[in-house]
Amino acid sequence: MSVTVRVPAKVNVQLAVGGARPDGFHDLANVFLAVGLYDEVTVTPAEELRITCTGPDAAQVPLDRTNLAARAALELARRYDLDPAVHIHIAKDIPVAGGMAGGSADGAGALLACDALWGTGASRGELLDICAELGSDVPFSLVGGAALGVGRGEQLRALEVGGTFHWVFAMAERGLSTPAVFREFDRMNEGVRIPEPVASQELFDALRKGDSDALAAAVSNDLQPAALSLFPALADTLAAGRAAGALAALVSGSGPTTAFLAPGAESAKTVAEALLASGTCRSVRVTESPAPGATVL
Ligand SMILES: C[C@](O)(CO)[C@H](O)COP(=O)(O)OP(=O)(O)OC[C@H]1O[C@@H](n2ccc(N)nc2=O)[C@H](O)[C@@H]1O
Ligand SMILES: Nc1ncnc2c1ncn2[C@@H]1O[C@H](COP(=O)(O)OP(=O)(O)OP(=O)(O)O)[C@@H](O)[C@H]1O
Repeated sequence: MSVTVRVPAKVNVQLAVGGARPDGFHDLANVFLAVGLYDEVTVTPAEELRITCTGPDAAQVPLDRTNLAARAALELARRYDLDPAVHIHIAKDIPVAGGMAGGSADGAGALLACDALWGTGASRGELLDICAELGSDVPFSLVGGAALGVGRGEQLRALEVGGTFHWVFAMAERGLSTPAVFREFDRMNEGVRIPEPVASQELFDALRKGDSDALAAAVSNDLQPAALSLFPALADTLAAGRAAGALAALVSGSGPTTAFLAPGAESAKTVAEALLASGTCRSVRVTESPAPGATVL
């Protein structure tokens, strides 16, 4: 018997970053939006815990116990005194090290799949606690839709979304490490008093109304200058998308994937074609939001 779970990627439509905390993390006002790019995680009973991965970026995915999917299975098994002997297969469509929470998606997916396979009866609250232990983005991968994340991004409040948003994502030639981008943020802000991160009411209103123009006016990413400092060529990708008619162009989370909000499905295709033709990215994807969270298929 196997269980397969489908889990979405995310884009951060607001990422307000506070100063570094004593534990090394940063307080955030992090507005997550799940988008329709998915990984599928399948768990099957096996002799021992092992991981396989397929997909365009599979070679960059660790297949040992550092993989967030393995860590999720091990933590759930530990809590319920179960044998974590499962084969976890990840069919990976979310770009790796792209700022779209691909590893987090696999962590949430493996957790939900193992929970269903083993019938632990864990509450939603307990699953969310395990997700938060695995990483700041992992709880959102479980819930999907749209949510405000505070603390280090793991404390979620669901947000209403009143329409469909059309996105183009441009994948970069190489990845960026999330800790390195936060370190660069700290370096660039040395000596500066960083205000408390505050979520934007205009952004919430835009999401609730499903208003793309209003959303475009409200998006922001405090990590963008740090990502651009480490990867200056991303500025060319952002400019190419804007020139092709994107309403907004921003770095997705810690990058280096760039996100472009389009007024509709047709214009999204136009932006995608222009981005590819510009030669400023490796590949492009067109998709919509919001998308549901981790779902057993
Ligand atoms: C950039 C975002 O993707 C935006 O959603 C997240 O903030 C990062 O979430 P994530 O990849 O799940 O991050 P974690 O695995 O929790 O942390 C990785 C590293 O990112 C940095 N980090 C992460 C979250 C946070 N609020 N402050 C941080 O400074 C820390 O250096 C941490 O060691
Ligand atoms: N299941 C997994 N899939 C991909 N990477 C993983 C996984 N588990 C652990 N990793 C490690 O995590 C690193 C970051 O990969 P990931 O794809 O999660 O980045 P990301 O999308 O930038 O994350 P985020 O947006 O949450 O900051 C990889 O370089 C890899 O070493």
